[in-house]
Amino acid sequence: MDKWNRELLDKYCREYSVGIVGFAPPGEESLVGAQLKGFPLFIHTNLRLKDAQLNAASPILRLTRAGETAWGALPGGDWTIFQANHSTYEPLAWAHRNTLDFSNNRNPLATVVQDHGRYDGIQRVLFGGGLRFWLHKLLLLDSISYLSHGQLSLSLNRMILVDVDDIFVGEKGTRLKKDDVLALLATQQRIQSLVTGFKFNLGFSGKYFHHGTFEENLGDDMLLENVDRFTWFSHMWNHQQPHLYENVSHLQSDMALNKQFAKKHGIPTATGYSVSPHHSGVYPVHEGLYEAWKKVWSIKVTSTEEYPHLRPARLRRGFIHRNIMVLPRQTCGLFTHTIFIERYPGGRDKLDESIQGGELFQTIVYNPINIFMTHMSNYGNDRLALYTFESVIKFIRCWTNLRLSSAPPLELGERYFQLYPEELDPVWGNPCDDPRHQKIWSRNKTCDQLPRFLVIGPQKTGTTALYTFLSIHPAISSNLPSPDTFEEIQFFNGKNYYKGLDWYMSFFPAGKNESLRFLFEKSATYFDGDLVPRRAHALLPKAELITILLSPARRAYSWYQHTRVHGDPVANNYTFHSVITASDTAPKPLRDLRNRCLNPGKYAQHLERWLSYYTPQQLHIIDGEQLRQNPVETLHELQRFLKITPAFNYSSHLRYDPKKGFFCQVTNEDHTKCLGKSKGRQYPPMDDKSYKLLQRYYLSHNTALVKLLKRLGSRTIPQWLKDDLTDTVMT
Ligand SMILES: Nc1ncnc2c1ncn2[C@@H]1O[C@H](COP(=O)(O)OS(=O)(=O)O)[C@@H](OP(=O)(O)O)[C@H]1O
Repeated sequence: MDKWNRELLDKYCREYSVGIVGFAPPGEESLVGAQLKGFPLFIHTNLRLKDAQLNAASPILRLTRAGETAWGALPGGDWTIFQANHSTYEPLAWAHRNTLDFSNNRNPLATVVQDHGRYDGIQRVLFGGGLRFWLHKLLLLDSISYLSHGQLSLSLNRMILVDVDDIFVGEKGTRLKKDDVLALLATQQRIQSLVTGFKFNLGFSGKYFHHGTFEENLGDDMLLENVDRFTWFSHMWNHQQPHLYENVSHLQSDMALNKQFAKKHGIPTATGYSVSPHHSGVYPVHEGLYEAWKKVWSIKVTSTEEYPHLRPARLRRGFIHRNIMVLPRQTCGLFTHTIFIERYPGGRDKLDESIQGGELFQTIVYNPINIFMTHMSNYGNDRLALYTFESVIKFIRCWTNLRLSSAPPLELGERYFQLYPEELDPVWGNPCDDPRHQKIWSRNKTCDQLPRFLVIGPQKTGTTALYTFLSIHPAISSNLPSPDTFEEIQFFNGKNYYKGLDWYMSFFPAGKNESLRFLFEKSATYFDGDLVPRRAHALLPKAELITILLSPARRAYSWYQHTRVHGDPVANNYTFHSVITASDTAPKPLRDLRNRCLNPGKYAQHLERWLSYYTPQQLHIIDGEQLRQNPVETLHELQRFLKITPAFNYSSHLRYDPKKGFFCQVTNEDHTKCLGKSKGRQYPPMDDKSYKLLQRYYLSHNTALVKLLKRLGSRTIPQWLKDDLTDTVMT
């Protein structure tokens, strides 16, 4: 960094008490005692280190506990260590030389140092080797918390639930015997002293009860003798995947059998939690599962690894659908077939690495609420799950100050969504984008029932005309009409989104005929909906977007007239001018109408939001005036954009109707079919005062639109836009 920038940065840090976290980059040249420019601090580079320890007296330690010695080599051979001759520096972590030369490896070497700011007034934490070493990842969290004066701090509370799936499901020879159940209880008791309220949560499919060997059946009995010492949740009676049931009543009967089994054996049935075999039907959603869960079991919470289906586990999210909370589920690295340590993928070292600072350890460090998935088979044989959980919990207690506890799933769900309210709403993705999702999605469903392009609005720009003209095209098919919103589905904005993907897909005809090549949907309300681009992109990332723009002032006025005709009392009681000039203290209905008149016309702002999800190549902008005056040419350009060949010639299908004053669909030589009287209405022209006010109001937005169009490579600027800008200069 040059001198001037450095001085500026230092001044900023001093003035606003901003700390710096620094990392020494590895270099090819090995330095011995080189001074860091401008600091009384010296570095040695390219060292191999081992046996890390922390400075228990450091004020930085918060989440991290000084623990003992982390024995063994630190990853990599290019560590930088720090030496100082100023009291501002205090080591935060040490290690030792990893050489065979004994004279050389006794002194602790500082791998992370704190600069208290006594030298130049700036507090720093300097790391000598990136974040490859797990302990240093924890120190980074604490450094950020310390240097931000506590403002960027993770809570220290962590909740853990361990689901033991398929407690009665398993081949003979892989199931629990009495000894295994005793070990389960004994480990549970030991974990309870470290994790408040901990109980293993057992998932059952009653059909397989007593399906083991004689000894294994005694194990099943012992589980039931201790029914109160565990918590329980229901699977399907026969462990069948719910998405395979097209008929909800079959699904319900299956669940009812499991409930009868539970009642017969004193297993609690009111926990409100269930898990679906193989995650089937939870996400992608099988509506029948949600319906049956609610009806038979009053389910309120479930968990899955599939939303989204990705690693690391700590990045998974939750959502709520039909009032059922879906929580992200974590994996601990043990799967149904991981039953012997010597067959653990990568061997015992790999499992220990995950426990001792690796993936499993970090899952708990970064996740306030952890629901782990394990299987019965992990508790028999080598009892790998018992080893894994007890070890990781002890390791957490040794190296962190995290407070561990457990609670029933319902409580976990409520806490989860208090912590992450932004996750309440689902974001539906396309099940066909992930082969794993396709496996747990009904075979009767197809991704062909999704649109290829969207006409996104805004309202009152001619979207119905475009929709109608496109529907004439032999290779283009629109959605089926909605009983509530007519030709529009309005899925991605508003409440319809919560009805789910099946509901959306039901609007698109299935089949493989020619007219389904280009399925599309138009909902004019999409254009300015805050959440719409994100949601649309999650489901239809490859879709093309069509928008129509015309003078925002004209659009606002058309909208006002539209609401008057629809009997909106506010529009009927206030003039257009009083609506658009309503202040922020005006009554809410008036402010709402003002916003709905004005906001969609901030075109550049809304387009930028779409462009933060879609590429410019996916966006086609239609000039609303051109659509009105020359729809044939407009549709020709649109077909070129959509790469529809052969292009359909609209000239013999659209004709100007002097009575309507618009282009209409040709029905025969003498007749045309025009849009209804709600499109192309007769109303008095806008008053001059409102017109001028709107031109000024939209000046900055229109200027931004010109810039955006140029950036997108538009060769021509629409005439209305040029006129709007000139009119503003003139007034
Ligand atoms: N061919 C044709 N026929 C009828 N109307 C046409 C046509 N082309 C464009 N327009 C203009 O479309 C305006 C209505 O826009 P929308 O269909 O987008 O309105 S809506 O948001 O769906 O309510 C409508 O607005 P108003 O004139 O204010 O009624 C028309 O100006």
